Amino acid sequence: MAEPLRVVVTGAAGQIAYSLLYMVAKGDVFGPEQPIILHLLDIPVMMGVLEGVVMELADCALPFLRGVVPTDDPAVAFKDVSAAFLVGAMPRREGMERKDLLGANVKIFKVQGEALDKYAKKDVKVLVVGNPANTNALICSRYAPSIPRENFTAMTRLDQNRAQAQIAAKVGVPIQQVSNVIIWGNHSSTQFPDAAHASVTVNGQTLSAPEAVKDSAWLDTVFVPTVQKRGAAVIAARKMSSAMSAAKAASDHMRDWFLGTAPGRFVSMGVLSDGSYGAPKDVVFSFPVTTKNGKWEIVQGLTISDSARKSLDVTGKELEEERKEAIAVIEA
Ligand SMILES: NC(=O)C1=CN([C@@H]2O[C@H](COP(=O)(O)OP(=O)(O)OC[C@H]3O[C@@H](n4cnc5c(N)ncnc54)[C@H](O)[C@@H]3O)[C@@H](O)[C@H]2O)C=CC1
Ligand SMILES: O=C(O)CCC(=O)C(=O)O
Repeated sequence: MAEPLRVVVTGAAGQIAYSLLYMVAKGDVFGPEQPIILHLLDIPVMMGVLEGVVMELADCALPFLRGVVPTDDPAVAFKDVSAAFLVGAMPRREGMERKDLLGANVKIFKVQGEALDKYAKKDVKVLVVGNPANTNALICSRYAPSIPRENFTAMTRLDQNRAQAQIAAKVGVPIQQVSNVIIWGNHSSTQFPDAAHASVTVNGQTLSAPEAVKDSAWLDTVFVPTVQKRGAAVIAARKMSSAMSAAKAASDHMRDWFLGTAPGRFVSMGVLSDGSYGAPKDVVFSFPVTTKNGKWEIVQGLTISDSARKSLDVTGKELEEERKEAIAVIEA
């Protein structure tokens, strides 16, 4: 029997965590037979609500959930964890852009970077969900110098899942028949959802997504903006931001990182940029990656059209601006 894995979820009393904790505890992420000890961090005023979440986790009667540690103390929350879902942060409301959250949220990620550095395992894998996720991940990595910077990632998997779902619906195939859609850049409305390298299996035959969709105008004028603005559309409809789908995406991201991507498949993750595809260096930029033995690698050699180039530049520039603003907030 494997040793229990300690996993922290921050923002544990919030709406994403409410779905995510169940997915993690029942084995969707680290494998169905991996024992888990969940560390649940939230702020002091939420401890009563968190107590209710702890009761519900017990009442789920999950065989591989071996312990639950609710706390408002980062020293306890991050102690010896191997995986960290950093969800706890303020969500945006209608009319805001995600980068409007920088002032409120970036300091949380400085503090949590410092706590990870002090208390977590040195090979901890960190997924930042709290917005603006890419820049929060960058800041978090900067304050955890004893942990490799490639262990800090940001979530663009929700955008990837949205993109896959749009193409599957358009072609009329089940979602698993669509693969290798890419999200480039920032988890913001400047992101570039790219179907050019994606494949769709239709009646047993694998086609490129543009061939399967047979409607390039739809790809440019409906698909791209729908995915870019999906978070805002959910807020407008629900009056609250995406939660169930965000939790599923966080599970998908961490599962693929820990357990590896299937042969021939890649996924999108916000990772520290090395300048691949002309992206700016030292920002957390979403790239297509494959994962193996707990490490990600950027997929190289994909052709980038002139119009895709422009889109990559726009989202890269936004990330450079966010980095500047985040540093100013922290140093103020
Ligand atoms: N990257 C992505 O694709 C997505 C990101 N998000 C972002 O995830 C974040 C969380 O969203 P929700 O769960 O809906 O929000 P929520 O408001 O329901 O929950 C957030 C929780 O975080 C807690 N919190 C605040 N500061 C904290 C701190 N310093 N330490 C620990 N916990 C803290 C709050 O008390 C609250 O319980 C938001 O920033 C949202 O914009 C949401 C959906 C998708
Ligand atoms: O759009 C938002 O700010 C809410 C959550 C989110 O990031 C998303 O749904 O993509």
